[in-house]
Amino acid sequence: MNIYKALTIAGSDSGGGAGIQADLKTFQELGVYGMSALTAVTAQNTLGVQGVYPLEPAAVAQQLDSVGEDLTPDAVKTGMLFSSDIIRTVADKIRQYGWNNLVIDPVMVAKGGSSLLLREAVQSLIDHLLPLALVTTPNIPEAEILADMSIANLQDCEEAAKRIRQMGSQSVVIKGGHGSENGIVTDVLYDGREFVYMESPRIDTRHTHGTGCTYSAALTAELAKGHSAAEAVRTAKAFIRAAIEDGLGIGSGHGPTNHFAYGRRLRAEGSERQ
Ligand SMILES: Nc1ncnc2c1ncn2[C@@H]1O[C@H](COP(=O)(O)OP(=O)(O)OP(=O)(O)O)[C@@H](O)[C@H]1O
Ligand SMILES: Cc1ncc(CO)c(N)n1
Repeated sequence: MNIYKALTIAGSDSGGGAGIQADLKTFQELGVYGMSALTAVTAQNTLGVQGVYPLEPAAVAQQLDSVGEDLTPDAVKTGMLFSSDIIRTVADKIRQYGWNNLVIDPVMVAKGGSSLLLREAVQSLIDHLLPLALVTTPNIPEAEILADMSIANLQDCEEAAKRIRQMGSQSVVIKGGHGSENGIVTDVLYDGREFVYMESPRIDTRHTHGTGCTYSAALTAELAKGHSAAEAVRTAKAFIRAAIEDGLGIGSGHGPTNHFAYGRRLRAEGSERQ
């Protein structure tokens, strides 16, 4: 049996809805063996971020060596990286191990407003990491910062995607969760040739903690299995849509999405057909 393996390089969310925990749950649900290198520990729940404790860059490097020297991931994603030093360390290791199937989720701010990336580290992300990416997955506020422009509509999304692609990422997906036109959430994929719009109805819920991490982890899992970026973004969109629609309703703030939902639906469809 061929086991596909994916590595997430990200922060820990003690509440389990975002970060490393969301990534590993999503990998598992999509049948991919998950590995992790922690960049930071956050004390976090559905009400917000109570503490952020970045790791030493040497600790991040050593985790990446432990994985890189033994386990050969089929795809890699990055999430919360916090500082320029960690970004440079991660970029060096990604180059050293030749991890080309790379998704960069340029995490900057948690939903409650806490910073997960120092302001001065944005330029390091652009200079060192984006040129290594197969797909970069900013949400709208992150795309505005990376592309240095404001985004009010889908034309602006296209322009921002072009600018981010020029920074070296082979494809860009601007996730539409922070914008909505006529009740539709649109993610925009640009691969340098065409724009692909992925639309879904806006789900009216406050339980959207970790949507971006979960989405980019699903994309990474599908890339690990050998699917193209265009195929992988479709499955990722279906995965996050199910996860938001079937929200768990736990915690008294912005609760997590339901990482079980997509797999449960597939299994239910399968047993109906039998
Ligand atoms: N309310 C919603 N209804 C439907 N789809 C949504 C909704 N919110 C987010 N999505 C989808 O979830 C995915 C992630 O988008 P989003 O813009 O929320 O990422 P994010 O801001 O990086 O998330 P986070 O910072 O919480 O991890 C996208 O595919 C987006 O279309
Ligand atoms: C650790 C971590 N990574 C990413 C996010 C963004 O959702 C978060 N809230 N926490």
